[in-house]
Amino acid sequence: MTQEIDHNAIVRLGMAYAESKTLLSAVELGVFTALAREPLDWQTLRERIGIHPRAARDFFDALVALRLLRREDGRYSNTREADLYLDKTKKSYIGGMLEMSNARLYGIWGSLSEALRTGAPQNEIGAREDIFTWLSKTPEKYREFTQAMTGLSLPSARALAAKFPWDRYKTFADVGTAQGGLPVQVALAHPQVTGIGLDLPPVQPVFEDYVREHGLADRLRFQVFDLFKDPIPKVDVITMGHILHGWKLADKRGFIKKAYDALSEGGVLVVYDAMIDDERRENVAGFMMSLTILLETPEGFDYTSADCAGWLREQGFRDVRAEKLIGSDSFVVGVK
Ligand SMILES: C[S@@+](CC[C@H](N)C(=O)[O-])C[C@H]1O[C@@H](n2cnc3c(N)ncnc32)[C@H](O)[C@@H]1O
Repeated sequence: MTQEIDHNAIVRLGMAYAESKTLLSAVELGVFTALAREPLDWQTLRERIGIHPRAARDFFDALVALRLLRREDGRYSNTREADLYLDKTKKSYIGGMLEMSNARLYGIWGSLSEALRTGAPQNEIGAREDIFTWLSKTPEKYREFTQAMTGLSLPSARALAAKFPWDRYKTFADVGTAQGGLPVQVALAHPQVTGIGLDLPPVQPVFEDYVREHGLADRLRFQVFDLFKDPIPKVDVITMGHILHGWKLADKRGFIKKAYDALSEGGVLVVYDAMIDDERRENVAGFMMSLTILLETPEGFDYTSADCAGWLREQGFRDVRAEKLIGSDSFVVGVK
């Protein structure tokens, strides 16, 4: 009987790291950026990105089989998606997250069993200090981290700029803004809005460079801010993207209370994250994010939209609603 049941899905999942690493190496080696300039035959592409001839054709054809490249008359080119999202020279590049996956997360995930046994993070920092304190010591690493966040969050930032009724509001503050991926998308789509990016001191130059590149320095500014010490400035809308999952429940509640205290009557809190579906059965990416947070932080965890809506109601928010954003992200909105 068991022979009639297809085993392929299990084997493919068990070997999924091989496909994943093929993509991560292609980003690292600049395959998509090289091909965005012009289609190339395998020898020229191999020389451009500096790889050995032995497996070059298999590597490029694997990318064809993975639907990331096309091959016509012996010349390789990017698929539409790869060209838009994986060419480093385009503003739509989301490879920052893949670069961080390649450089850090891929190795860290090798210690998942240990993290599950002990409950302790398995990154290069361990439980000694918070990842952001560690990143603060190396500005270049912090910059790479914030770029990875933009890669992760750009589709959600665009979706939130489109789905939330920004036309009713004038001011907003983005808590833990990183490079400013969300503020930039909101400001681009809604000319009446001005915003503040709130984050730790090392993020300021990274935010200001990114905002300047988008020509928005007159409407978006940075404010040095520590979630554990400082009040959130008075604004109409407060956003928190991929923030709550990084900390323990008491901190999550504390951050929501901080937002409530900062808002005036009618003000709005918007929380978005890779929220787990309420039935806890479907959103694989939400669970993978929560396991990443296990590996990266001492006490963080991901949560469902219903959990988040409950925390907002506990703090006094009304008209709380949850909505799908894009991909694995959802958002929860509450009004003071
Ligand atoms: C996971 S990233 C999310 C970035 C961005 N909101 C997004 O959705 O892509 C978390 C952000 O929180 C910031 N952060 C960490 N600890 C903080 C603290 N104590 N106070 C303020 N921001 C903090 C980090 O610098 C980082 O930019």
